[in-house]
Amino acid sequence: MVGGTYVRLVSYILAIAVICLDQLTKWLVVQNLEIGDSIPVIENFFYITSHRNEGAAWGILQGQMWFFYIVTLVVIVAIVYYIQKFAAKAGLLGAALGLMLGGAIGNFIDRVLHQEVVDFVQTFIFSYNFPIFNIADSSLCIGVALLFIQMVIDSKNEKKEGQI
Ligand SMILES: CCC[C@@H]1OC(=O)[C@@H](C)C[C@H](C)CCCCC(=O)CCC[C@@H](CC)/C=C/C=C(\COC)CC[C@@H](O)[C@@H](O)C[C@H](O)CNC1=O
Repeated sequence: MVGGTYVRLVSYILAIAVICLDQLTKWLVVQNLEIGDSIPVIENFFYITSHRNEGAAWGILQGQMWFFYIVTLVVIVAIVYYIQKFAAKAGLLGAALGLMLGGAIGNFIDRVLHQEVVDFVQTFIFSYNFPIFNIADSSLCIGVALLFIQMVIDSKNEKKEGQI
């Protein structure tokens, strides 16, 4: 029981850290850059560009805030349920859920307060202009990736146990 509580705490602390970092970086961008301003960090690869998105990834569903509120609340409830129920299982799960929770709440705050999300990380991956994103998006994607890795590890372990 103690172990589970500790892992749960790590998930929530991680989520809070992501939310603080996400909101701080967005605040700094809004305070110091006009929309469209771009600061090259690594020429032709990484820029800090002030951008707003009223949609989801790749700007889909522009302005559909109610849809985003509902989906985000479902995502948040599902993540908290999984943290409460499964985070006792150590490994990557606690970190994955914490990162996803922080990312979801980070963008949710923007949508509720401003009906748009502040984006500023602009990268050109192999000269493809990847959509401009933010810390919350990165945290969500890293969380999804860690969740996937944990699932692959679990399935391999189950196969091994099955063979013994
Ligand atoms: C990361 C999910 C997007 C994030 O979802 C959220 O908030 C969640 C909690 C709530 C949404 C309403 C529902 C999920 C929609 C799923 C989705 O969209 C498919 C995603 C696939 C994913 C593969 C894993 C691609 C990733 C892309 C990007 C992230 O690159 C690092 C580009 C981000 C830029 O387009 C940027 O303008 C987006 C803006 O910041 C608003 N962000 C959101 O809507």
